Amino acid sequence: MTPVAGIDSSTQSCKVVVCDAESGRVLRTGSSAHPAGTAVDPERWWDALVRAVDEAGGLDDVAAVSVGGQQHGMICLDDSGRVVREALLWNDTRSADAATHLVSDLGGPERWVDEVGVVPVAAITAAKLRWLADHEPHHADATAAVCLPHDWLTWRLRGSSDLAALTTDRSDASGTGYFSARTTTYRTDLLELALRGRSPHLPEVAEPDATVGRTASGAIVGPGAGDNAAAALGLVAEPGDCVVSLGTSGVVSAVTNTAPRDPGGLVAGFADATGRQLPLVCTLNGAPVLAATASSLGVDLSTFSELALSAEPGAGGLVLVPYLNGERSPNLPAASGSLHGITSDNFIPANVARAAVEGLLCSLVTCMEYILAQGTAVHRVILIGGGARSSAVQRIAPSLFGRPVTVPSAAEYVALGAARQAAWAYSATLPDWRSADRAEFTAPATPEVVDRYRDAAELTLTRR
Ligand SMILES: Nc1ncnc2c1ncn2[C@@H]1O[C@H](COP(=O)(O)OP(=O)(O)O)[C@@H](O)[C@H]1O
Ligand SMILES: O=C(CO)[C@@H](O)[C@H](O)COP(=O)(O)O
Repeated sequence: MTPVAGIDSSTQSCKVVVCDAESGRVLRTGSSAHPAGTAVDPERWWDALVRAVDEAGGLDDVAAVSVGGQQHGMICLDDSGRVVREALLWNDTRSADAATHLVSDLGGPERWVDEVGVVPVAAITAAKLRWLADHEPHHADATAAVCLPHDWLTWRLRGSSDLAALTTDRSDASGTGYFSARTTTYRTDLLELALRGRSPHLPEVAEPDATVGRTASGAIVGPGAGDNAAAALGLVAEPGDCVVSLGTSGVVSAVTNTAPRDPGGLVAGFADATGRQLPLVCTLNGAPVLAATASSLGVDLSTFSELALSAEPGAGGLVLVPYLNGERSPNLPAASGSLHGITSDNFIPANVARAAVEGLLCSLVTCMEYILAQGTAVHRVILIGGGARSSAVQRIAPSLFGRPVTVPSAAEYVALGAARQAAWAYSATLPDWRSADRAEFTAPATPEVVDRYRDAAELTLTRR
């Protein structure tokens, strides 16, 4: 048996799995929390990685390791390899105006879709760089290289401090706004447009099964991937599968052979981690919507789930629009959430809990509809991420998606996908880690609940 490791450096924590390279059987795991906030010193991510790796029994015996990471985060390095400022995360919305200006500087959304398949919003790295150029020009001047969270952690795992040795992969590069998933090329002209003429060094884009270096103990280091592409790899997702992730973000994505084209900017034309495409719609409000509602009701997550399941579909008429942190899909960075349809009869904890679950899922149903509108076939919905552990989410989801929903056995699919990539780099063959260990949920469709949500979402306050 040959152990390989996968690391998921996500928004809230770092998770590590050590697996058997041949079967994918999980041998050991570890995790460690990340600091809260949308601007974080990457050293804290490294600290969490070290703690999580220790908890998972270390990497001394593994043959290979890869890192999956939260996408888009802007890490600026000076010419000696030091971090110039805290990283700005995907969910930091200070770059919202910068995104609007950047889109119009190239000639509008159509141009961005034609050039890179992505229309920058606050989340996209290029918009963060434009913000940096306009608000912290001294930091922009000091930036000799720009990379993403998984690039930086991969570089650190290899013990490197040489900017020329930075690597990334096609999936994460495609979330920057200066890389085309269609042509697999950087667009340094767009990087310069974002940074008002500055052109820092960019990581080399490694092949999906490449060895980009070695750890101190000699393990192969794979190229890594963006977290959503790593999850698709861990799930062995194929065309026809629609992956819905309830992490800090809500994400709907699908593996396809053709790139999407959405001038509306909601469906991002990202790449997967095997050479295909990964059209993706991402919200700013995922599983934390459930935790926030549970906390406002003064209950834990398990009681919250029971409460939600004790209410009727439609929550007695309550509709929760979950834009608690502003929203990215639709692009309303200054929006706030709302609770509609309150009467003196229906305003009870069970209905509020149900409305939160339904509102969160309906926002992702509308995201899936944008993917479907690209001509992408969806045969089954696969639910993953921390929020997929909620029994209320599992049981209510099929009625809103209007399809059976598969919930794979509780596993860290981003870390598993990274481990599968590591096994690929080690053995030169992508192992088939398909698992039958999953639960299927069905329920009668309730399209009227989704319709009512759509009406309520139209009434959102878009300014705080
Ligand atoms: N049983 C549950 N019910 C509802 N939410 C849950 C449950 N278990 C975990 N979560 C939520 O999942 C989130 C963490 O999920 P995770 O996929 O690890 O996020 P991320 O990848 O963004 O770090 C937290 O917001 C947590 O509250
Ligand atoms: O911004 C995106 C995708 O475009 C997010 O999916 C981030 O990649 C964060 O993921 P989680 O930590 O919520 O899983």
